[in-house]
Amino acid sequence: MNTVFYVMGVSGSGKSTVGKLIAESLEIPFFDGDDFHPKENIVKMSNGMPLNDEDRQGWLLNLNDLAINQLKQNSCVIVCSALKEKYRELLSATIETHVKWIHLVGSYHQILNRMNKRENHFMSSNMLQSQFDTLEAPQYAINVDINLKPNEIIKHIIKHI
Ligand SMILES: Nc1ncnc2c1ncn2[C@@H]1O[C@H](COP(=O)(O)OP(=O)(O)OP(=O)(O)O)[C@@H](O)[C@H]1O
Ligand SMILES: O=C(O)[C@H](O)[C@@H](O)[C@H](O)[C@H](O)CO
Repeated sequence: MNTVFYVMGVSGSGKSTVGKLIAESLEIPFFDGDDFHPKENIVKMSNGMPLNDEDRQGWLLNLNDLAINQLKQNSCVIVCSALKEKYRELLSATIETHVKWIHLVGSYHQILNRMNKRENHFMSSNMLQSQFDTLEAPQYAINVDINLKPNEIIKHIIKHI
């Protein structure tokens, strides 16, 4: 059965890094949700302002469309913060049985540290607290400890999907 693997979690938790490796390992297409934000969202985040529900709505609907279209052909990996339950409902609308959630879990301090070392990224670590404040951990997900090395994370995920 074709599956959409949504790799979710707060900013800086490693979604892009891990998502690309899962896609490589399963030999399926990879999509980074950040590439689908409208320009206004990127400008807003670049100016240090967290997105609200309204800002995220159209973006989430577009990712849902992407997932539906991809499923017609293949499985795929889509990276998206997917912080709230209602966002995950939008992302999985009409394809619920084809969706698997992979949640990258880490502490505020560990992620802050990684974000502060990361260069050339529009998302400043000043917004990390708002990401944690917004996060509603999913009930059904493969939870991954981001303390592990990327290759160990992939092994864990492959074992559990
Ligand atoms: N398991 C890991 N171990 C060590 N460093 C990691 C790990 N995963 C990711 N990193 C590093 O942490 C930083 C954040 O990772 P990445 O950009 O993949 O996160 P992200 O969740 O996609 O971020 P954003 O949502 O802000 O785009 C990067 O510098 C990346 O190289
Ligand atoms: O829902 C959100 O607030 C956004 O998706 C952010 O999480 C960023 O796009 C991403 O993390 C880039 O750093």
